[in-house]
Amino acid sequence: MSTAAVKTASPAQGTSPTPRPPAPTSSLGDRSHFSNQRFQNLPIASRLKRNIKHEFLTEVQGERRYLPALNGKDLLVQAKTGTGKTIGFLLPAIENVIRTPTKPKGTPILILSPTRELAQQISEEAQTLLAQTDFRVITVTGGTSNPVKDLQRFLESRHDIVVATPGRLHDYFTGPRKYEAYAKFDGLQTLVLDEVDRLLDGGFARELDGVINMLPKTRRQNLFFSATISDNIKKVAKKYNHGSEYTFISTLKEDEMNVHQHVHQSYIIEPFENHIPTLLALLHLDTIKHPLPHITTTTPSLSPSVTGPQTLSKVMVFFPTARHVSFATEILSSESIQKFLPPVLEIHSRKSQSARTKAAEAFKNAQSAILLSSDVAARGIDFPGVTLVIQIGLPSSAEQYVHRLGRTARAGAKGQGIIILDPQEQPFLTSRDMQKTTTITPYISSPSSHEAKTLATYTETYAQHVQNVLKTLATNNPTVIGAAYVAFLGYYKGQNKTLKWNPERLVEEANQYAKVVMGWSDALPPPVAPKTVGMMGLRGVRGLNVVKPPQK
Ligand SMILES: Nc1ncnc2c1ncn2[C@@H]1O[C@H](COP(=O)(O)OP(=O)(O)OP(=O)(O)O)[C@@H](O)[C@H]1O
Repeated sequence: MSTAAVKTASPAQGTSPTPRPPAPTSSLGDRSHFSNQRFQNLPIASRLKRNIKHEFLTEVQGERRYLPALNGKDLLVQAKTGTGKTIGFLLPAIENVIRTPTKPKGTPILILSPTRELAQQISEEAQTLLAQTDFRVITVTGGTSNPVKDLQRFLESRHDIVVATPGRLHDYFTGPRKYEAYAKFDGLQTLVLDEVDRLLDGGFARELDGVINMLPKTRRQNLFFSATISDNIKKVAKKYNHGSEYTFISTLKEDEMNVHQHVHQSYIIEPFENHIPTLLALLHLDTIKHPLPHITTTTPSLSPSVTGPQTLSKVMVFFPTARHVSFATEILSSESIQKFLPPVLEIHSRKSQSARTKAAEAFKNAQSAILLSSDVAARGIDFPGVTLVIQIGLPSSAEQYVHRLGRTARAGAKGQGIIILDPQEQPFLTSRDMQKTTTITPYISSPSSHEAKTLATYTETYAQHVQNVLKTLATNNPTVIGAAYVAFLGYYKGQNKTLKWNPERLVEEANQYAKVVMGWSDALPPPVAPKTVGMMGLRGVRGLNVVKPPQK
């Protein structure tokens, strides 16, 4: 069990750790982040307790985390992925409202989340906790079919908890009914920023400022949560905490790595062109590694079964961009490959919200499936039973690596992580941020090992299948290749810190990628519109095929 470090930005607010008896044991993978506190013994309303399906609080929910939140303190809280941070902020926020003698005017709890899916999930968790109470929860996000009706529903009924993405709430705060929207938060008691480092990392600055500046200036409690909190975020968080100090709480020990010890993590270094065949081999091997309980054979086989693989394998695969996901989906869902694998689903920002929701629901409920994803599902999303997380290509940061990996081994379950990188991307693994974060070992311990040979055999066989699919893809769907090519240019341009590619080199790499990875066979590389070239800062760079799109 870890002795949690409680650090405080304002010494007066600190709480000192006291030794505790050992955590309860279980047949699950790891119980080290559980406390000995039972929910039943918490000093909270019984109508809240009866809806909690868990027995023991996790460390981040545990007494020393919980009480400062209940006492109204402003907290910045760090705890590993999948350790129950959602209940960690929901429970004290709700209990504080219950304890308020006068019914609050307006909405007392506002929770902001970086993605729609996470907002939805937090709302569902809140609704579960509040079943059979008169508390009302609303989710405010983009991507819905009738925004006008959404706004009306938001303004014209009472809500105790609003769970929102900053973008859509900002729309409400700047739209024609903005004064009514501000008034909804008169009497706000608690502001939660979930995935606070993502919300504060710059991408959301305009919307976040626009929302937080319009909240009432009266005293409220701020609860900021994430698995990854850098020193910089600690500084920025102060700005959003009325410019004043907060208590920083971490369940990580001093110098403890930020990922779960029980997740086996490994890396594979292969040139870009081998990434998809290697991925397919790993997916296939995971189906064998996790047979259904009544299946006894574990002999690897490359002949498809009529019913699909009999397996509990459930894998999330992360790619650098949405366009990479679309390209990979084309390959994996082609008939000749899909028959060897569990059902393939995709989720990314280029999909409609209804398709995103459908894919997330299907994966959540699946016993076995493969979800190909961009970073939209990297943080916070709680899919049960994920056996393996595979990351292809450079993650945008060490933090993002941690969050993606955190989709497996949740709530003490077992899990595995593999990252596949091109040799040029390998410096990512030895970067300072990664070294501080995690210990990662080669997937193949020795080239002559049994596992190396098995992986090589599967990769080779899948490489043949991929070549065949690519032949038809370039003819039937060149736009998916063109879009992934442009996405490669855009994404890898931003990875200069690791790759040190100048613009010419970047274009050369992208052109090569189009050819050898995606089967682009024209003499010229895929076309790029002049506007896109300008936006990427690549005007005049040799090797691009700059083509004006046809006039509509
Ligand atoms: N006390 C508990 N005992 C057992 N399971 C729990 C407990 N609290 C939460 N869980 C379960 O653990 C899973 C992860 O919880 P949650 O999504 O809140 O984690 P998180 O710390 O917010 O993760 P992330 O960092 O990825 O956002 C959920 O399925 C949740 O129902």
